[in-house]
Amino acid sequence: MSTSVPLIVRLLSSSVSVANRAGKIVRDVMSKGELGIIEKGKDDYQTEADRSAQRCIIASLSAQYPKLNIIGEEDNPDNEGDVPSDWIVLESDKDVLSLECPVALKSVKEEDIVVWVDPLDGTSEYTQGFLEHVTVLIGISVNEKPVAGVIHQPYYKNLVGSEKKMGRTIWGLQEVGVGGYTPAPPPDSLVITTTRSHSNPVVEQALSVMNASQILRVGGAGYKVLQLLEGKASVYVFASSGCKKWDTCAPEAVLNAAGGKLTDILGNFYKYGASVSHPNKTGVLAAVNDELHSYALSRIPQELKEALSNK
Ligand SMILES: Nc1ncnc2c1ncn2[C@@H]1O[C@H](COP(=O)(O)O)[C@@H](O)[C@H]1OP(=O)(O)O
Ligand SMILES: [Mg+2]
Ligand SMILES: [Mg+2]
Ligand SMILES: [Mg+2]
Repeated sequence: MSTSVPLIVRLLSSSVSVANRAGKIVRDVMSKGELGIIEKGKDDYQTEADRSAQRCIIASLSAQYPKLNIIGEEDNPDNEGDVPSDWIVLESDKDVLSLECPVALKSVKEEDIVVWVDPLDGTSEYTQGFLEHVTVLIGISVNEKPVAGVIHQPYYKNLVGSEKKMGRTIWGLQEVGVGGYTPAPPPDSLVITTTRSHSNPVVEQALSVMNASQILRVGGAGYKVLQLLEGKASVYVFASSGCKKWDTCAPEAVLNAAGGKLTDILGNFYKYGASVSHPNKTGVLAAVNDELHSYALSRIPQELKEALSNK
């Protein structure tokens, strides 16, 4: 690997490769059938796939970039110890490696970067068999802003020639763009995507004021942003706490690179520095463009915004 390639581009290309490996781990745990489910809290689960995929990602990135600050969802995976050697991925995606680095990111150093890792987004859906909703998320932030990210979908069915290939990896880089999927414009009418496993009365109130023609209820922050990118939904609304920085960093970076916008329900951006608190207390509001984002924001009643910000 050439070291003349700027760090951000190298790190993004490494993240694409390691996300592919983590996705294979996610599939392998499911095929074996021993999910090893642990209940971390109410409606909050962890499986062997979450633990193993995180170990693979963190071991692989820290082996190559030792000064990175990497924050993963699963603290203290209970099976610490040596990471199997075939989980350490040192390759990097050649296409991403050849991207032109934006001028503003050319001199970024490892110490300036915080990487947010959600080894398996959509754990509830994974345990319930909604496998298409599952993603692996690696978000790269600089100066508290998400600048690059990877959304890997392990159960996406690809046809390469006549051969079926599992999984796809979508990446985004600030000012450069996105890759790994076929972009599509938003639907003609307002289609909202939201949670299927973490709803409550406030979440429902925020949906009811949107005047949507259709509401899609799916798992995972990564999958919902994929629905925006692929023109299956116009806006992602989640008026509740529950998502954390690792849920939104990669999706926000990819969405930004595609011209979209992700904020909280009040319209404020989240920050992704190393010392921020992890919960996204004031929810998620995302859209493929500014116009749809402004529309959705304008529909949220003031009392709902206040109720969320005072929690
Ligand atoms: N109440 C909650 N408890 C734990 N995780 C949550 C909660 N709400 C949201 N999340 C995380 O945010 C993601 C998006 O939320 P939702 O699927 O409900 O729209 C979930 O897949 C889950 O990520 P993860 O599966 O990585 O723990
Ligand atoms: Mg979780
Ligand atoms: Mg998640
Ligand atoms: Mg997770």
